[in-house]
Amino acid sequence: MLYNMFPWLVRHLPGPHRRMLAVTREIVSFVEERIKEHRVDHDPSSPRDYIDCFLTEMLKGTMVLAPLNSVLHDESMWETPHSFNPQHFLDQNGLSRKREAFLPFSAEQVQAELDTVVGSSRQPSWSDRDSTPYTYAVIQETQRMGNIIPLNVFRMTTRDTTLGKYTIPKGTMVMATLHSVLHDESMWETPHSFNPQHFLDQNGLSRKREAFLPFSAGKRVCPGEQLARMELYLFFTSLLQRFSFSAPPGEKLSLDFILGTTHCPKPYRLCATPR
Ligand code: HEM
Repeated sequence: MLYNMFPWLVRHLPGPHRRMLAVTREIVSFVEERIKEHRVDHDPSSPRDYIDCFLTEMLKGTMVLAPLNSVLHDESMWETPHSFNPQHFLDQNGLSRKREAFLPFSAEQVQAELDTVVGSSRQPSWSDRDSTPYTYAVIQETQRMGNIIPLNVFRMTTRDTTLGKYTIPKGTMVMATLHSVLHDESMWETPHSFNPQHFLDQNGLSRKREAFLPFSAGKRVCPGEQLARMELYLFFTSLLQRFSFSAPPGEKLSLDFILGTTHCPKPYRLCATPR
């Protein structure tokens, strides 16, 4: 908040935020470079990837969800590709790196399901989701335990309102914490431990849960929810279709996390063995 109010001042003060600004600049210039390369031989009639599609929309002047609802521009483009970056799964040596999804669940059961439904000759697709209930349950349970935005986004009431027995005056800052609902003891059978059964019924079919709100709810619910759900499914299934993951010899994997505005796993090493 201070930075938003006094960027010219805060930028010159010492402190950890300087490293954050430097790292952000590095990421921006990396993505900008990729965008520049794409512009050289961009052909709207045959998009190669996400950046190409984004460039096409930019040429059309399409409005998209961008910071401050601005017209689509380069800045909003670099923000999106860097947020779903395969590098998240690689360390500095290009080796696989464990992220939230690789938790204590039965990888063999996921792989058996994928082998039966998808096989090895084609890539998994979003339409396989209904036929892979265990896999989808693992992903949803990972999101529940991963709890990546525990405090949600801060909002402010625009008028006087009441919530249960509380009166909330206009202009109050409100945090609808997602951590509490994702670990609610009255809603989940084993709220504090990883359990894909939360998302399966007695017949092993998918089960919707009212308290599963990692994307929040209501008017300001995450507009990227559908895209994120698809990405999670496609990345996760494609990785497990092709690789088995295990701890490097002598290393013990843990669920230790770093808590900031996001809840994120501590870096660790993981072996990816082609299947
Ligand atoms: C697993 C991935 C994601 C999670 C868990 C997530 C979660 C959230 C949450 C909790 C909010 C706050 C909602 C509220 O204030 O009530 C939010 C807002 C938002 N998300 Fe996501 N999100 C994800 C991926 C994405 C993606 C892929 C995009 C875009 C491509 C996106 C775009 C946005 C935007 C633009 C907002 C602000 C909406 C507003 O202020 O009205 N999110 N997200």
